Amino acid sequence: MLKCKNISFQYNRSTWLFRNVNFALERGEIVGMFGKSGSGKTTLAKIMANYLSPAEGEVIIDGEKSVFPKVYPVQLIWQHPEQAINPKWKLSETIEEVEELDKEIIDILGIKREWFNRRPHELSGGELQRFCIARAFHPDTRYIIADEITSMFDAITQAQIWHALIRLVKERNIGVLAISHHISLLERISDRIIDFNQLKSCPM
Ligand SMILES: Nc1ncnc2c1ncn2[C@@H]1O[C@H](COP(=O)(O)OP(=O)(O)OP(=O)(O)O)[C@@H](O)[C@H]1O
Repeated sequence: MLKCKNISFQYNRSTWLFRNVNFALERGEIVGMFGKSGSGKTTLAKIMANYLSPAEGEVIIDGEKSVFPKVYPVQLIWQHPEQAINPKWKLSETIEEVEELDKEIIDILGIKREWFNRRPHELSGGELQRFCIARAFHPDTRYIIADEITSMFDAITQAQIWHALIRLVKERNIGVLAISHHISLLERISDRIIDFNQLKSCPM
């Protein structure tokens, strides 16, 4: 279980963005999260994936608080794939970062072999996002946070990407936190849905 225990955060010392957030995500479940713009969902996602440290509280991953020496078990997939990938590298180099990326992931995500020889600006947003999703599936990944990952795509691409992702996470027993403003999308993909604003004022 991925557990946020009494997490509080502030970007400046005078104001709390949120206080005492308690939240738990089981392996194998998909939890949808929505909430007011600017309320701190992305910030919480960054704390859960170890990009930011909380001012108070802790993130406990399957009972462990320790530093993970290799790949962090919580992987964050960002809203804008072009910002998450080195623009100078060919996709083959980007994907080399992931050891043992198997053929199954490439095939399920519909990644074409010829895309590997291109640089990020030579792919569409949807094609690039497939690489970012593939990259999140390291063998050590236990949880994935998907922060508005398909918001800029047409309905068909959005459905294709989520269909592939759900199949992979269920097969690999990975827990997913899907953050989105599109409640209808969350209803289609999630096992349960939570309102971030209620989380902020509702200790577990
Ligand atoms: N590095 C930063 N320094 C200062 N303030 C920041 C920083 N990053 C984000 N913020 C502010 O913190 C607040 C929460 O931002 P965050 O991106 O976590 O919200 P969100 O709920 O994900 O919003 P949205 O739904 O619009 O994506 C916003 O008011 C934002 O301007």
